[in-house]
Amino acid sequence: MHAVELKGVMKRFSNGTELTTVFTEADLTVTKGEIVVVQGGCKTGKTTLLNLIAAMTPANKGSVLVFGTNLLSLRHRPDWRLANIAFITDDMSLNPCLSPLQNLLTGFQEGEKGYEEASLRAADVLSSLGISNRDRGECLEELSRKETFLTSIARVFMSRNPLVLADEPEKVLADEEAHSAMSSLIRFARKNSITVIIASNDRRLSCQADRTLVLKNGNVLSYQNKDPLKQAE
Ligand SMILES: Nc1ncnc2c1ncn2[C@@H]1O[C@H](COP(=O)(O)OP(=O)(O)OP(=O)(O)O)[C@@H](O)[C@H]1O
Repeated sequence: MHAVELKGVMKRFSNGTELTTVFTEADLTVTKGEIVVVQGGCKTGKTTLLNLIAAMTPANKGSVLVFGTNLLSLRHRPDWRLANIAFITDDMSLNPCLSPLQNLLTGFQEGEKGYEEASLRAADVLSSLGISNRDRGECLEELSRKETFLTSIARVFMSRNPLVLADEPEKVLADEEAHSAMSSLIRFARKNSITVIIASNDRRLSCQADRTLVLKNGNVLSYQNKDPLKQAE
């Protein structure tokens, strides 16, 4: 079973007078644990592709399967998303007065069931993403934008969802910071066999992915990267 499978997908939008065809007959297979970067010029359908995979918008023709489930057969989309998909966006919406650790533990009460496990998981995820022991306890206001961004990624990884979708989340950071933060994300996902699909035109990032998808003229072109692990070093 693949993580994602698109077969003959056509996607169109109509605004009443104009018809925009984003995909004509797109095919795509993403294997479990694969890291994929989606590139393409302006309005080529990067966001639409992620939305099709997240069952946020239906295909006009063809099928979209995620972990073997045909999205057309979904009964309750929010429940399915909650169990399967995590989104990384540039909206960090964290509490700046709390530390990275506290932000990750929001909703858990010390002493209550699940707190201990969540607390160990939070510390592990933050440390894997490169947030130091000391910084984990500092108020976010005192930390850099990159550390805040990494905390928002850590919060996403707390969910243990098997598929992570990211829509150009690094845009909020300066180039070098963005590159380093996204590299941490990729390393974490690789180590934990999480499937990640990132829309991003950062070429250095695509070198670290297993595969780059290029959206062009309504099609999805796929390019295997030769040595992504080496590029990530
Ligand atoms: N809900 C919608 N209703 C109408 N048209 C839409 C809708 N969503 C996307 N489109 C159109 O589909 C095309 C692809 O948009 P999309 O946002 O997927 O591309 P993108 O590559 O992510 O864009 P960007 O370059 O802004 O990152 C655009 O022409 C857009 O206007």
